Amino acid sequence: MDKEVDVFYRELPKVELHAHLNGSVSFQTIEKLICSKPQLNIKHNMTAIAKGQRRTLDECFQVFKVIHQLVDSEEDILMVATDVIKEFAADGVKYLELRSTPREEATTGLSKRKYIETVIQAIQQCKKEGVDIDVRFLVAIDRRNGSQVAMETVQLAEEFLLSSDGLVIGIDLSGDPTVGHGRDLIPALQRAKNSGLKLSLHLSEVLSQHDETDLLLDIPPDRIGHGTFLHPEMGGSQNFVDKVVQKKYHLLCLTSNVKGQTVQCYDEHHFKYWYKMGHPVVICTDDKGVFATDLSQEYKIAATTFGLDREAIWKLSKQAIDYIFAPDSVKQQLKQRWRELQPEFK
Ligand SMILES: CNc1ncnc2c1ncn2[C@@H]1O[C@H](COP(=O)(O)O)[C@@H](O)[C@H]1O
Ligand SMILES: [Zn+2]
Repeated sequence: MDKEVDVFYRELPKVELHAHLNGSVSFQTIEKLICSKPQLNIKHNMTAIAKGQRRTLDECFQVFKVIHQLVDSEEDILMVATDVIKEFAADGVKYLELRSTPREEATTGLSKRKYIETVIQAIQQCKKEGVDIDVRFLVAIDRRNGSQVAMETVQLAEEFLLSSDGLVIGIDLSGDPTVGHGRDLIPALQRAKNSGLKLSLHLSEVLSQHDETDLLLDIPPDRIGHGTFLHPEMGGSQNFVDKVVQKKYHLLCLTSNVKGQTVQCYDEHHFKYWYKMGHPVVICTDDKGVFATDLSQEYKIAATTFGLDREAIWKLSKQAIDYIFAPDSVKQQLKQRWRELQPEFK
C-alpha cells in the first residue's frame, strides 16, 4: 500500500460491525498457536487465504475447522480475543462488534458458558488497559447445528444480556449457508428478538435461497450481512430490495466475497448497486485473518474500485455509527470522536 494513502485509511476512525472472532485471528497469533500445538502439524496456508488466492466457500469453511483445532481452550480464547481486539484498535477501529460461536471442548474442559465469559473477560481486560476501542459481543448460532442448539444458544445469550453490563447485545446467525434451512431456526431467532437481543443475520450469501431469505427478512432482523443475491440483477427480487431499503440495512464484506468466490471480482461487487442507489452501506471485514485483510484495506479497496474520494470515504465510515447495536449515548460519543478527528477536505 502506498505510504501516504496507507496513513489516511489507517487513521480514518472506523466502525467494524461484522467480524467473526476465529476468522479474525492474525498471522502472528496463529503463529503462537501453531507453536503451542506442534503435534497438530498445522501450517499457515491452512488457516488463511493469501493475496491473489481464492477458495470456494466450502473450502473457506474447512479453514474455520482448522482454526477451531488451534483454539480449543479458555486460555486460547482469551489470547485470541485480546489480540484481535488490540489489532482492530491498532487499525483505527473505534467501535467493534465481535461475534463468535460458543463451543464446548471435552478435552480442555471448555464449556459454552465459559467460552462467552472468556470473551467478555478479554473485552474487559482491554478496557482496563486503556485500549482505545469500544467492543460489544454477539453470540453466534452456527446454522449447521440445528434448531435445538440454536435455542440453547439464545437462552445462554439472554442470561448474558442481563448480566454482562451491556457487552453481550445480540445474536448472529452464521455458518455454512449451504447447510440447513433458516426455517428451522425461526423460533430461536424470534425468541431472541422478543427478549431484547439484537438480531444480525447472514442472508442471501449464496444463490437460490429465496424461501429462506423471505422468511428471515420477515422476522425482521435488525441487520443483515452479505445479501449478495438480493437484488434482481443477481437473481433476487425487487421485493427483497424494497424490504432492505425500508429497513435501511446493509453490511458488506468485499474481500470475503471475492476470495470466497460468491462475487467474481471487486468491480462486480454488489457494493456498487447499493451505493449507487444512495442506500447506506457499512464496509466490514468478516474474517480479517482468514481473508488476510483489515478494515483500512477494505475501505481503500472500495475507494479505488468504485472511485470514491476521501470525503466520500469519511462519510461512509461516519455513517456506520448509525447502525451500531450499542445505545444512543454511545452513538453520540462516537459522533463526537469523528468530529474531533475530521481532517480538512480540499
Ligand atoms: C465467509 N462467510 C461466512 N459466512 C457464514 N458464516 C461465517 C462466514 N465467515 C465466518 N463464519 C462463521 O464464523 C465461524 C468462525 O468464527 P467463530 O468460531 O464463530 O468465532 C465459522 O465457523 C462460521 O460459522
Ligand atoms: Zn460473516
